[in-house]
Amino acid sequence: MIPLLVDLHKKAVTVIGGGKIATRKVLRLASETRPKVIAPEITETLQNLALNGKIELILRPYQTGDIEDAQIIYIATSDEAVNQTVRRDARSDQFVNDTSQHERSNFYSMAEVETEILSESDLVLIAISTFGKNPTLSKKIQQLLTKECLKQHAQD
Ligand SMILES: C[C@@]1(CC(=O)O)c2cc3[nH]c(cc4nc(cc5[nH]c(cc(n2)[C@H]1CCC(=O)O)[C@@](C)(CC(=O)O)[C@@H]5CCC(=O)O)C(CC(=O)O)=C4CCC(=O)O)c(CCC(=O)O)c3CC(=O)O
Ligand SMILES: NC(=O)C1=CN([C@@H]2O[C@H](COP(=O)(O)OP(=O)(O)OC[C@H]3O[C@@H](n4cnc5c(N)ncnc54)[C@H](O)[C@@H]3O)[C@@H](O)[C@H]2O)C=CC1
Repeated sequence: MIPLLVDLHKKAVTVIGGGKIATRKVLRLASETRPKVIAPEITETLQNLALNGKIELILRPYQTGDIEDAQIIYIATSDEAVNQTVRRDARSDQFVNDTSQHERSNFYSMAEVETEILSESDLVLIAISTFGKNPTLSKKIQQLLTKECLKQHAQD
């Protein structure tokens, strides 16, 4: 796997699931695109995003065919059988992130370190990956680096 920084404007992104993890993914995505969210039940945050037109909401369980037009797919339901079905329905030309099982993903999210804290004029993004194997470690490194950057900034 190689890292890519992707412009998601005008990309068709679909998120299956509307719980805690789906909400985290959608909040990150919604700054660049209007993701389609498919789930029978959703968090209050997603309800608000739908009310404000920031996401396209389909309030029902996943059905085969739902991801046909998607370019990028996030699978984040709490039902393992559904997650597996969506994964099987995805074509090999689609980018798929199964948040419940990293072996089934062909791309991953990375832990990010906020950037303007490094320098006031130049934006820098530091992203951390453990190739899907240890997200807790990614989060730990993110927290360490964020603290380090804040310290650095305070000295400037
Ligand atoms: C493959 C990946 C999916 C993807 O691509 O998204 C993935 C997969 C899984 N995560 C799991 C668990 C947790 N993940 C976190 C946290 C984060 N996970 C993130 C990324 C990724 N997680 C991708 C790989 C990243 C890499 O390569 O390092 C971060 C970095 C970014 C983000 O998600 O935005 C974000 C931290 C940053 C932030 O918080 O800002 C925490 C801690 C917490 O939530 O506090 C826990 C609880 C741990 C515990 O319980 O000990 C499980 C088991 C689920 C289960 O067993 O049910 C799986 C499934 C599996 O491992 O297969
Ligand atoms: N990548 C990551 O960082 C992490 C991933 N996970 C994984 O994420 C998955 C979801 O976890 P949470 O969001 O905490 O669960 P949750 O219980 O908060 O939400 C589950 C969501 O799945 C939806 N859902 C259930 N059946 C569905 C169907 N047939 N079609 C569409 N949506 C359906 C529900 O309506 C609900 O919105 C779990 O499988 C877990 O393994 C868990 C922790 C961290």
